[in-house]
Amino acid sequence: MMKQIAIIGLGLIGGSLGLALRRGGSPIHLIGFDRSYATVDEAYRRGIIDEVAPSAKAACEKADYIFFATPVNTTVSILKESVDWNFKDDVIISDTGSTKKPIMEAAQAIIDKGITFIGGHPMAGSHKSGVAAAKAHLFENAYYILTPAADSYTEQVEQLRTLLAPSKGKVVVLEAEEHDRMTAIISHFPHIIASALVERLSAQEDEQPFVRNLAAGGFRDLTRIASADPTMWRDITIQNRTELLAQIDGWLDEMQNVRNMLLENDPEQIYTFFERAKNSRDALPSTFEGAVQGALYMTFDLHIDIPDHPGVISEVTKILADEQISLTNIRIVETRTDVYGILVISFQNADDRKKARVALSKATDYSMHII
Ligand SMILES: NC(=O)c1ccc[n+]([C@@H]2O[C@H](COP(=O)([O-])OP(=O)(O)OC[C@H]3O[C@@H](n4cnc5c(N)ncnc54)[C@H](O)[C@@H]3O)[C@@H](O)[C@H]2O)c1
Ligand SMILES: O=C(O)C(=O)C[C@]1(C(=O)O)C=C[C@@H](O)C=C1
Repeated sequence: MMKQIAIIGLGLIGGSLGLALRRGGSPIHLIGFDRSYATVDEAYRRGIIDEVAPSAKAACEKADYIFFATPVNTTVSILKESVDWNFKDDVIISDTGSTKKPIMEAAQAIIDKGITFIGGHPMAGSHKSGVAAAKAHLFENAYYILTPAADSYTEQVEQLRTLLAPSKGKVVVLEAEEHDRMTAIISHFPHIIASALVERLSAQEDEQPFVRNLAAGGFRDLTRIASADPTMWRDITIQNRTELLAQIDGWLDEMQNVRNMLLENDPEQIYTFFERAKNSRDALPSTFEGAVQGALYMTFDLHIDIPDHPGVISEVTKILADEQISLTNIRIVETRTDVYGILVISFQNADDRKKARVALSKATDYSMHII
């Protein structure tokens, strides 16, 4: 029988999940619901969903698998509300939320009724939101975290893993609390820092009206994520507040140390500070030429600063084709749209990436980075 899959919330993540699940061989029937009619309409027109449901309840009661891809506070509300819904007996319910502990707590009422709930979080995304930004390959090579409510869910975890296989995400199982602690470190707290850096810029603009125009690669790279949806980040911040407060305390200590370092003005100490940070950043798994796995992503990407002129992409791909180097993906990222386009090319392995770098540096003067 064809699997019936409901996705509630058809934005960046819900839409991408629908597209990714469609890449599997076996036929599926996707039922979608979103509170925005324009979103549902676009999801249907793009072939992300096969059927538009009149409500979340209607979609969920028909489904064998359910994914909630709404902002995390909304997911908590829907989960609480769903305790009276008539789910199929063997339904597997999951979500895509960036926090896990509050979601698992909210799911307890349906779990107590014998319904399977396995928390989920694909560790891939963007500062863009909405269905228009949805992509089939968004989760490729990214970790896809599952937080099952009980150890006894082994079989259901395997079913969900099989269903998610076409997304090409790397499924890992974690405890919800562990998840929230780690994502505070590598995602939620950095997001607050990025937003605070932009705030600091705005706060000083009265005195330095030209400063915005000078924001170049460094500031843009560091603050790209501050352009993300405020509703999503409000909810994450509220739900992971305790971990974030601990991160802020650690950060204040770190800044105090930096302040003392500046007061002491010892060149060796200042050098050591930057050296240690560089070594630690360079040692993130994805920065190794031979790495098979990144800190969060498994990638063999090469970032190339290309000038903005017609034909530049075909020039690059021709150089690679002449050297018989295959690429698996090619895309432009918009972190520095007004300065350079950045072309990101993915390769099957580190060796191909190395050959590409050598070939491109012989034929062009474009600067290249492995991030
Ligand atoms: N954006 C990312 O980088 C990212 C990455 C991984 C996980 N997530 C998580 O995935 C979830 C979705 O994020 P997104 O980036 O797709 O957000 P999004 O804003 O692109 O999509 C959310 C969708 O939910 C819909 N929605 C809101 N309230 C609803 C309701 N009551 N009923 C039905 N639909 C409703 C919105 O209309 C919107 O289409 C969030 O929980 C987020 O924490 C986001
Ligand atoms: O790449 C980005 O723009 C993201 O912010 C994605 C990102 C992150 O890496 O922090 C953001 C939140 C999600 O829960 C998972 C991924």
